Amino acid sequence: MSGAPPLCLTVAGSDSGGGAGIQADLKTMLALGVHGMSVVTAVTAQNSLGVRGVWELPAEAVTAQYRAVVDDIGVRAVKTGMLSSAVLVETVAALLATTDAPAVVDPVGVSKHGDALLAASALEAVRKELLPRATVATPNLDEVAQLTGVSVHDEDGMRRAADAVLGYGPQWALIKGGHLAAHGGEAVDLLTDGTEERWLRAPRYDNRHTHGTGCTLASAIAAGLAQGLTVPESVTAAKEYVTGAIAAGFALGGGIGPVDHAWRRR
Ligand SMILES: Nc1ncnc2c1ncn2[C@@H]1O[C@H](COP(=O)(O)OP(=O)(O)OP(=O)(O)O)[C@@H](O)[C@H]1O
Ligand SMILES: Cc1ncc(CO)c(N)n1
Repeated sequence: MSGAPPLCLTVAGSDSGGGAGIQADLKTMLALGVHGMSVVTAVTAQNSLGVRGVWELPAEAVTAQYRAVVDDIGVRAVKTGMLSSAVLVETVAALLATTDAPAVVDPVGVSKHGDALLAASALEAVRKELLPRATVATPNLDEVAQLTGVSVHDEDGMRRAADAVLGYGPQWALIKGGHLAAHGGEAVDLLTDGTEERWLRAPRYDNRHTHGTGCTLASAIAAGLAQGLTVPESVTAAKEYVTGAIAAGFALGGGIGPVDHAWRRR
């Protein structure tokens, strides 16, 4: 009998299409060698064409799942994704406060198709209650604009965005430049804790099948933290993993296909 792998928990929404959300998180965790566990916050009826419906779970169901996992099994790192409403943001922030494990907060706002995954009324709770609990916050440029009002067009803008996000209290901000208009053929992200600044640069793939990039990156960071890596080490390894997954993203259905979580095994 061998020992258990490092324990990693995702608190996020279900994507029936299997490319993003809880499904992306658990696949990423498996691929990276940690034991993935899940707290479902909402169920989405979703495919390559968009989100057809969202059913949020009651706060008690979220709390019960979280407590069931943490009180018995334990966790080494937590990732949060789609939280849907102010009530669930507040519930999850309060739960994180009871857990002594690093938290990767992906402040999911909208899907790749522009479908809302977070109520506008929840933004203030994300700023005031969730971001202060984050070891690493991983907003994309749209989420940065929504949360801080900073609109980013270049690398200098990414610096201003990171400062604004850090102002809400996470230890580290990872500003994802995936949405930055073609940037010398690179996909550039900025990681900073306000003292050190690390630019992560990878080739930009001209592949439309990018469903799940953000979820995959955040879960991969959490997997690294669960394995005892530092934040910069986890983010560097996660960037390499998501870049490979995007390069291997495949067509599925009639719209945007998923990244390939199993790319290293093919
Ligand atoms: N075409 C691409 N080629 C390579 N890397 C990319 C590409 N698009 C995004 N990335 C990288 O993927 C990671 C996720 O960034 P992105 O901005 O796409 O997240 P996101 O918008 O939160 O994703 P999602 O739409 O799944 O929520 C970042 O490291 C980003 O630089
Ligand atoms: C459930 C879920 N979480 C996150 C995303 C982010 O793209 C998505 N599309 N669906």
